[in-house]
Formats: sequence, C-alpha cells, structure tokens
Amino acid sequence: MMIPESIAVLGGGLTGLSAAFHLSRRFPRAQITLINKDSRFGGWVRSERARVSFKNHSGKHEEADVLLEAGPRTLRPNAPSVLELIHLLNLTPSLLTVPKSSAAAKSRFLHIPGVAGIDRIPSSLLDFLKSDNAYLARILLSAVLPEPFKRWNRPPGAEDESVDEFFTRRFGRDFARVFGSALVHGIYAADSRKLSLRTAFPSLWDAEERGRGSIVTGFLRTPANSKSREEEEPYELGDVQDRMRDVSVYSFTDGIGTLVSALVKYLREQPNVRMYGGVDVMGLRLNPRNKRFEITTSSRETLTPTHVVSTLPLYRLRKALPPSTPLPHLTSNTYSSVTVVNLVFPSPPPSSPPLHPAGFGYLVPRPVEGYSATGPGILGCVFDSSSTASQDVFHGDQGITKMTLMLGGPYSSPSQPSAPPPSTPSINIPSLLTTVSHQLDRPLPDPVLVKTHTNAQCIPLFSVGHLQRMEELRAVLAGEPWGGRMEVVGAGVGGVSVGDCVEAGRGVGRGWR
Ligand SMILES: C=Cc1c2[nH]c(c1C)Cc1[nH]c(c(CCC(=O)O)c1C)Cc1[nH]c(c(C)c1CCC(=O)O)Cc1[nH]c(c(C)c1C=C)C2
Repeated sequence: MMIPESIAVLGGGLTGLSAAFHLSRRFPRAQITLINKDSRFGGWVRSERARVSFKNHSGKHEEADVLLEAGPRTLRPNAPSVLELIHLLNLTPSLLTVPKSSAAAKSRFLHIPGVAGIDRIPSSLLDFLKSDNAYLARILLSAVLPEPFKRWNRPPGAEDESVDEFFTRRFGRDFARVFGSALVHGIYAADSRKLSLRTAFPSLWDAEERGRGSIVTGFLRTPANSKSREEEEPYELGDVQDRMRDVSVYSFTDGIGTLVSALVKYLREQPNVRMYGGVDVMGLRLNPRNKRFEITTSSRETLTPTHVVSTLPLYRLRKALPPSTPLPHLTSNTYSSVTVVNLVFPSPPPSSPPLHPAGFGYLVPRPVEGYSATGPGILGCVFDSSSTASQDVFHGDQGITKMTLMLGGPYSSPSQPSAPPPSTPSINIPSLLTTVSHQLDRPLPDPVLVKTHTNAQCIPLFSVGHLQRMEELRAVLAGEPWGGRMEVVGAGVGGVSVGDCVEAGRGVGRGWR
C-alpha cells in the first residue's frame, strides 16, 4: 500500500468532516481536499436560531430566542468517536446533557392511529402492570411472555430478513405492526417491511443466535467479547466520558450545528486541508496508467489525488463514475425523505395543563390499512421542550413550548436513487395542527412560529441483504485496479446515526501506510 500524497474527501456531511479531521492528523504531509456540493457543510445537520414575539395569556408582550433543528437534535453518549471530537475540539463548555432520570429519557409515547391521545410505552414489568392502555399492554404481554418458549423459527439458511418479518416471526403480527413499525419510523423514517434487520438492528439478530432462537433469552445472556474498536486505536476522551455518566442524550447550547462549525473551523485552519464548499463532483475515474484518480468538479477543476474517500450517497457516487465502472451495489437502496416541522407555542398558564406530557415524544405506528397518500403522514413528534429547553432564551414569564413533527418517509412515494429528489410537499398547517391536537388529545393554541424543512432523500433505506452487498463492494475496492486507495463510507453504507457517521470517518485510511 502506498502512503497518500493527496486525498480527496467527497461530501462534507459529518462523515466527510470527520474523515478530513482524522486524515489531516494521521497524514500531516498529505494534501487533503474536502469537496461539498452545498456551500454550507454538515449535511442534514442544520441548527438555526429564530426570534419569536407574542402576547401571553395576560396580554403581556413576550419574546424568546429559540433554537430550531431541522436534522438530528440530540446525540446518545454511546459513540466514543463523537465524545472524542468534543474533547479534541474543546466543546465541553457548551455541552447540554439530559440525565437518564429525566422524563425526557424515561417516557416515550405511542399514538395509535384513529384513537385520540398518546400512551406511554411500557419499559418495565411494573410499567406493564400500571399501563392503562389495555390494547398496548395486551399486545406487549402476549408477544413478550411466550417468546422464550417459542421454537427457533428462523428460516433455514436465512442470512437476513425484513424487520417486520423478524418481529412477526418472534413476537406476532400485532407487535410487529404496532411496535416494530413505530421503532423503524423513529429511527429510519421507513417501512419496517422493507428494512434489513441485520443492518438496522444487528443486536436483535445476534440475540436470537445467543438465545438459540429466543430474543428475550438472548438479551439475558452476556454477549461474547469481541475485539473492541478501542483496542485498534484508543479514543482521546479527556474527561468527556465522565461528563456523560448517567446521561441519556446530549446536545450543545447552540444545537448539533456546534459540532459542524467546530470541525469546519478546525479544518479551515489546517495548512494541509482545502475546503471546497458549493462545488459538486461531476466525474470520478481511476487513471490506469498512473494509478491516480481524476476528479472533475462543477468549478471546472480537475483534481488528481492518490487516494479518495467517498462519503457521497451511493447513488451520487454511481452517477459520478463512468457507467462502465464495475463497482457493484451502488443503487440497491432507496432513500427516505423527511419533512421536519418545528412548532413553537406560547406555553399555557401554570394553572392549565401543559401542551404535552413530559417525555421524549411520541411515535405513530403504521396504520392497519397501510400508508395512505392522503393526510399529513405524521411519523412522530419530538417534545423538544422536555429535553433541550435550556437552548431557548425567554424574555417574559410564560415561556414557550417547542415540538418537532416528522412527516413523510413511507407516506411519500419512495425515491429511486436515480430519480430527482421529490419536490417539497405542500403542507396544510391548520389541518396538520388539528391532527396533532387529536393525537395529543388536547387543544393547542395558535403557534407563534412554524418552520418547515424538507430533507429530501436524507435517510438510506437499507434493503434486505445490505450487509452482504457492502462486503462485496469493499472486496472489489480492496482488489485491483482500486488497490484499496478508494474507501466508500457514510450513512448509506454503515449506519445512519451521528455516531455511525463520525466513527466511519474516523476509520478511513487505516490501511494506507
Ligand atoms: C419520528 C421520526 C424520527 C425521530 N427521530 C428520527 C426520526 C426519523 C431519527 C433518528 N432517531 C434516532 C436515530 C439514531 C441515532 C442514534 O443516536 O441512535 C435517528 C437517525 C434515535 C432513536 N429515536 C427513537 C429510538 C427508539 C431511537 C434509537 C436509540 C434510542 O433508543 O434512543 C425513538 C423516537 N424517534 C423520534 C421520536 C419522537 C421517538 C420516540 C418517541 C423522532
């Protein structure tokens, strides 16, 4: 393997930024060029502040400066690669943590389509017994209690299946539709009948093996120790891990965008890094004679790096390559589009009930009749005020309640990778608010701010067999003519969470020595 002289990182979302950060430290002599289609870096991360003013219940003028997130809003502390960036970029002072003991950590709700109101999802035996929703309690108890005694029913020779098939097989049809589909809405904004179990929830597949067919038994058995990432290259964590003790989720005072801004600032200051914003990758080919890559850009430049890291969505990488390039599986997945609606309401006076119970938010499972194109297509709603209220600044005494609705995913037509991104759907806000008021089963005041943002094709829908396909892609890239000098990573390859993206960026170029 040849030491990189010059590296092009394609894509300036979190994977690309993390890749450029770690490559610039690992290969200080290499020239690194990060190319991002948008002039704004960070991909789906978009944190913005807005000022709202309104009259409170006693007619007094109030003002608030609110933080709105159009993409990820909280992070889980289980990703050491993100904690490492927080330490290395000195972001600890702006950390904002949500303790495990808070309602935002402990309470998640479900809205059953057609039934007004939301119900807390039981998370312990005591919760089951206390649950006042007989329908949910029945589905859960009849699914979970008999599962350890059910025979091992994975189809012989199966290497993967959909999340829905898996849950139906082990826990029954109702559990799969209500809980399985809601879980998939809340992470992948996708249809659980199309999502690969082994890619989306590998721990469930492994638990079934450990439990010799039973997931419940499998989770009660300790997994065998696998070689940890820590042993390969220790994380530089400083005291950030201590700060994360008993933390459920965290963000920053100015939102997740803080991480992006700090990475961009760091990279701009490095003498061996060039940042190209607002520049698209038009073509990418490998020159067989000198083994260099040739990258043509929308700014009419041709770069000839020795090494490439592509963090582009796979279908965009496919488009950049000559059609005859035999790189497999770049168009096997579709992508979900999610419309995010930030809603800010004046909080009710202390004598009135709050607009929602304290908790993380609620999810809406797949309706019995399936996804219909009519209606707003609400997948779930995050109660931001329960977890990240301290990001907002009030001038007054009533305050605001902030929620975020997530719409679309399987309700909008699936996006084929080759198709142009779907146009922003027009949303009827009054009708949307009527639906939310029904879902919460309480009246809502007029919002003081509504902000809509459509993230077109933002979450890859890993179809069944994805892991195997990605192994085949990696094997081709490791062989000739590529010789391991191009790595393909990112949400579309290895996982959709911020932690997955940052970890993938951290791992590139390990073999380039
Ligand atoms: C309703 C739609 C969505 C909500 N969040 C997302 C969507 C599409 C996106 C999302 N949520 C999670 C991830 C993975 C990141 C990670 O840190 O693991 C992504 C991309 C986390 C997550 N959200 C929920 C669950 C069960 C998880 C897995 C990790 C965990 O247990 O914390 C549930 C959930 N998501 C949303 C709501 C309203 C909700 C529960 C009430 C919003």
